[in-house]
Formats: sequence, structure tokens, C-alpha cells
Amino acid sequence: MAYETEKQIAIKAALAAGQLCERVRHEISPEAIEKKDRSPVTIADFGSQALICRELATEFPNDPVVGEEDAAELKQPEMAERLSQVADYVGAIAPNTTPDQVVSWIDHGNGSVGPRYWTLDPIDGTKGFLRKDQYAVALALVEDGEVKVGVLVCPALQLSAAQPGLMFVAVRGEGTTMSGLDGQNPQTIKVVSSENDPNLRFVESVESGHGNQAQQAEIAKAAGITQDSLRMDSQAKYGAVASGEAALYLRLPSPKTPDYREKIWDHAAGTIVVEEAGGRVTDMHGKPLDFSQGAKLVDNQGVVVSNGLLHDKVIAALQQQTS
Ligand SMILES: Nc1ncnc2c1ncn2[C@@H]1O[C@H](COP(=O)(O)OS(=O)(=O)O)[C@@H](OP(=O)(O)O)[C@H]1O
Ligand SMILES: [Mg+2]
Repeated sequence: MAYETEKQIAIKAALAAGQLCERVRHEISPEAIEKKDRSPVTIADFGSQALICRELATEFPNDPVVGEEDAAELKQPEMAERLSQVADYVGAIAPNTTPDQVVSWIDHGNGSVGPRYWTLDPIDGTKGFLRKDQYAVALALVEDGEVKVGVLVCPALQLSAAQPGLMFVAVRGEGTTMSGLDGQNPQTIKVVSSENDPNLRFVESVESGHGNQAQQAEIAKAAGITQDSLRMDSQAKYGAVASGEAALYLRLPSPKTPDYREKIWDHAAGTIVVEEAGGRVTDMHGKPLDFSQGAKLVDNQGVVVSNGLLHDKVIAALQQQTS
């Protein structure tokens, strides 16, 4: 099967990272460190990126990794204690890890977009992670601008499962599966196949500043969705659409940040998870997401994720609003 090695390595690395994040979250109520763009980062974000990059650097030494974090702040002398905490958590999974190794693995994730690259969000939804809500470890392989493999580990997501902890895995042309975090018995999943059901739901961000919740409600209504939204942090929202829990995920530009461009690591894994489950992903103008341009989706604005059946209706409603 195509991309079998890549898929297995991505699963192994993302599950180990998810385990590290859960240990941090249960053991120490992590503090947020503020990044230059004022968004939060924690020792779990750094540990997750270090573990995954370590695995990718070993298995695919020629593949660049475009990850969300870098080790610049962690290298500052006043961060020595935090760095050694990260090394301890990584060391529980990769024995004898040193702080220097942690720094070099994290910085392995500062590669550039090329003909073949990995993109990584070590914790997507850091705000959700800090609130003890949803978050995801998101890893994807992109070739020639198209996502080929995607893994989403969502340790706090339950949906209809017996206990929290779900993993979504997709390979181009081979469908999407969902399993628990032991990876056993993966089930093929499909988007919801109805467009007129009164029970259809839509998902959106918890953080009001990451979208336009008023406009999202109007567009969902125009597409025939009468239920209130389900607010969920991170690419867990893509998992909700892929598994049929929701029919639509809307992410329209916030009026406060109209020029914001989405980051590739916030969408690559989720995109293939939904597409391979039979759904559709475009920007708000109906254009496919272009993962070949760099770390940002510079040619796209907003994101519309649907079960496919609702998609044209949503794009038409958006066009009507702006015409
Ligand atoms: N202004 C604006 N508009 C749109 N998106 C933004 C914006 N600012 C940040 N971000 C990105 O949102 C990522 C978090 O995704 P979600 O909004 O789905 O989750 S959450 O509800 O915020 O937790 C978050 O990813 P993480 O940094 O990994 O948490 C950001 O990359
Ligand atoms: Mg992140």
C-alpha cells in the first residue's frame, strides 16, 4: 500500500506525542509561556515537537519538517529549568534525552515547504489544552502541494466512543479510519450523507477571535442547519466532520484580524482526514487549500469543511453575502 511506512511512523510518533501531552496535562497543570505573536506555548508543545521531529529525522532524514514551534526562547538561560523539564518528559519515552538534543530536535521542525515535506502542529488548540478542553497533535505529509498522509491524535475527544482519546488516520486514495489511542481495530469512517436532516450540526472554534461566529451562524442557517453550533478547539473539528458527528465546519475571518492567513499545520492533517471520509475542504471562496506556498495559506481566506453535499450551498451563501 502507498505510503505505508510514512503512515506507520506518523502514527507511532503522534501517539507518543499525545502520551507526553496527557502526562503533562495530568501531572503539572502546565503554565503558558507567551510567544512573540502573544499566543501561548507550553512545555508539552515543545516536548511533542521534539519527539515527533526526532522520529522523522531518524526515519526520513531528507524530508523537511515545517512545525509550529522553534527553540529560540527555550534556549535562553532563564528557561533552563523549563528546558530540563521538557527533556525529562521526552526522556520518559526516549531514554537518556539531553536538553541539547531537545533543542536540536525542536529546531529540526523549522524546515521549509518543498516538493515533499511534513507539517506538524505539536499541540493544535493550545488554548483548549490549557482549559482542559479539546486539542490535537496534527501531523501530515505533503507532496507536490497535496496532502498524502494525515494523522490527528485527539486525546480528549470522545464522540460516540466508550472513553476519551481518538485517532484519525488518512492516506490519499485509501480512506480515513478512526480508532482509540491504542490504535487497535481502526474503523473506516464516512461523513454524514444527508443534507436536509434537522439534526445536522456545525462545528466552529471555541475562541471567538479565531473566526466570525455571527457570520458562521448565518451561513450555517442558509445551508439548512438549524441546530446551534458545537464549539470545539483544534482540528478535532475535522474529526467531528469526518466521522459524521457534524456536517460542516466554518472558519470565516474574524473582523478583528481580516488579513489573517491560516497556517498549514492547522489544516493539512484535518483536510485529508475529511476528504478521504468523503467530505470537501476549500477556502471561503470555494478554492482548494494550496499547501505549496509556504507556512501560510497565502492564497486562501477562511476555511469551509463539509460533508460535500452542503458545500456548494455554503459557498453560494457566502458569495451572496459579499456581492
Ligand atoms: N486570528 C486568527 N484567526 C484564525 N485562526 C487563528 C487566529 N489566531 C490564531 N489562530 C490559530 O487557531 C489555532 C487554534 O485553532 P482553533 O481556533 O480551532 O482552536 S481554539 O478554539 O483556538 O483552541 C491556533 O493554533 P495553535 O497555536 O496550535 O493553538 C492558531 O494557529
Ligand atoms: Mg500549536
